Amino acid sequence: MTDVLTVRDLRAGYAGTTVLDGVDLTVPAGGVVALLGRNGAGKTTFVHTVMGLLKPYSGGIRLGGRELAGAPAHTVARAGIAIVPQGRRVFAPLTVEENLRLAAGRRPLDRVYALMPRLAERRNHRGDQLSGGEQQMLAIGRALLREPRLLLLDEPSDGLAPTVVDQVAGVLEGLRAEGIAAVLVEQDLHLAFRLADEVTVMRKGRIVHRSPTDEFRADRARAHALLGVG
Ligand SMILES: Nc1ncnc2c1ncn2[C@@H]1O[C@H](COP(=O)(O)OP(=O)(O)OP(=O)(O)O)[C@@H](O)[C@H]1O
Repeated sequence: MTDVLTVRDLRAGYAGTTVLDGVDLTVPAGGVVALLGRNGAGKTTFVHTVMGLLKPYSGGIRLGGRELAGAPAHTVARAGIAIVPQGRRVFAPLTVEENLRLAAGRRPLDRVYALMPRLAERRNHRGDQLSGGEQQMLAIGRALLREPRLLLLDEPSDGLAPTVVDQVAGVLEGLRAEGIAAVLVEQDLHLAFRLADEVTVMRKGRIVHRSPTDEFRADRARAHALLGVG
């Protein structure tokens, strides 16, 4: 299978410090790759660097055949990558519909409303009147309106109750079925295992493990050693 994303020896950080210390990671077309790792491992920095929000020191970021390393975020977005950021970042004073319109340009909102009927019901509610799960769905909807080939999901379960995580997971499964590839940064292993085909683990800015999800979840001792959880 061809890879939609190919990251090679990526180095990046803040003000001269090194956070990403030579990351190699590929995402197959239509595949979902979970990116796990302890707090501070560099997962968010990785996602921001791929999105063009942080300029890498060196290394390659290819989407399909196109080199994007160093390109600004709007170029990366146009090339087909969309981010669902940690903390969701919905515009609090704007309604659901206004939040979506900002991302949509002239594109219709029907597909997003069909995928997430709850957003259609809440279309006239302001961002700050939404529950955490609704805000997460709005963040996902906003990313989808860019019609991405690759989604970067930064901890979509963060701060959500288990039943709400389940609803968000259902939405993400629908996207996977449509063939949208994703990098899924997650602390919630159940969600990562449910959605991902492959698991990668980052430690100190490097990928230290990669395996098919089934293999990873079957070996609890290794998962424990890699993540410090059971
Ligand atoms: N804007 C920033 N300026 C300076 N240093 C930063 C900045 N953002 C993150 N860092 C540092 O980079 C390192 C990696 O952080 P990052 O947020 O990428 O890790 P993470 O794996 O996503 O962790 P978490 O699960 O806590 O979000 C940490 O040492 C952090 O303090």
